[in-house]
Amino acid sequence: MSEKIAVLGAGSWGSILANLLDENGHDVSLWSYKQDQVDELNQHHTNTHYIKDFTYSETLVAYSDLKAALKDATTVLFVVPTKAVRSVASQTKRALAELHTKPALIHASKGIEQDTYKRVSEILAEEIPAESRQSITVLSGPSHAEDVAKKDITLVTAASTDLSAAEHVQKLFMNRYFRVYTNTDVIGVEIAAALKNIIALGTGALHGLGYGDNAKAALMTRGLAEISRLGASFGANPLTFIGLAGVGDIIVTGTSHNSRNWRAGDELGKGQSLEEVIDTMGMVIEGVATTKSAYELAKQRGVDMPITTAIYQVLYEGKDIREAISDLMQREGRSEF
Ligand SMILES: NC(=O)c1ccc[n+]([C@@H]2O[C@H](COP(=O)([O-])OP(=O)(O)OC[C@H]3O[C@@H](n4cnc5c(N)ncnc54)[C@H](O)[C@@H]3O)[C@@H](O)[C@H]2O)c1
Ligand SMILES: O=P(O)(O)OC[C@H](O)CO
Repeated sequence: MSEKIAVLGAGSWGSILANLLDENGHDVSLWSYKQDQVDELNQHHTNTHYIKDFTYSETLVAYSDLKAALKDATTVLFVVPTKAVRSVASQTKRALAELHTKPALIHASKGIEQDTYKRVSEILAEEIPAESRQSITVLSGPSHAEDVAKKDITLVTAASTDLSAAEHVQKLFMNRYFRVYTNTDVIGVEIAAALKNIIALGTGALHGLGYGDNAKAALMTRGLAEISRLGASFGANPLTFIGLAGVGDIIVTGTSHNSRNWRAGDELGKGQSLEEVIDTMGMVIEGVATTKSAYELAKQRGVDMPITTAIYQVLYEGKDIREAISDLMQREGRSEF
């Protein structure tokens, strides 16, 4: 059944998901806080800074006025960088109160908030209380916008503690190239989604330094092991980490030139400073902030996360990458499980 859906955030992922929902027959409004981007989308049906050589559906309408974008929406999809979720959610709550609507919420952001260590669904639940909304679902998995733009086969997971909400999201998004599974483990899916970005920074750095496939496979595997340990400390389902949001997303982000996290790591490995890498990317590199959150969270919870710690030391304490790798390799031998 066709729905009115507001998509908040018109970067690579928000704009491509909005286009997919439009193609699936929904009435979609796409919000961006940048007027020039809204004008480009409405006049030329392009979003050149984020996705090159792609023409968006003519029926997809962009707005810079949040309340206008949210009008009559029965579902709201948040796709802004994690650091912007709280402020966009708080503006959304005010607009929904004026509109007297109570939509279902979905988010597709992958990060852990700095200082609070909140997952994105927790931020949404705090800023938009239950009386102002329906359920919250997270959409996650191995999914670069560039591949979805090409209608390349993509499989993701929709996770909500309310299975019927996840099934609803599954129906909204599924089509011949985009397949959605359901999951009720919101904690596991959000932790896996956020922390795989740290590992992608690492595999990118290995690539930039000239290391081979063995090293990258090792980092992804042991990275997933420590992500699973952190997830387990919050009661996540261990199976989630061998699913799409876990191993699936580590593979795609940890090996792909499309990944901003991987590319950032590659540039770091080649000797650029973190500031230079952030300045030239021009898009969000979620792994940078999430490395700090995950490092502090692991310390707080007493979870052993040596790879996250090493990447934190490189990004935030100026440790040389080769020295960080050498220190990881010289840790005392231990049992794999
Ligand atoms: N790009 C992908 O392929 C992809 C896939 C899956 C998940 N994600 C996740 O989706 C989220 C968004 O990523 P993206 O790739 O679309 O990012 P992006 O950098 O391409 O764009 C982010 C968008 O958010 C907007 N924005 C930034 N700060 C804002 C603020 N304070 N208030 C309002 N809007 C703001 C920007 O203008 C931009 O339009 C991230 O958490 C990312 O991890 C991205
Ligand atoms: O480009 P990245 O590194 O933000 O990764 C995008 C998606 O999370 C891949 O699943």
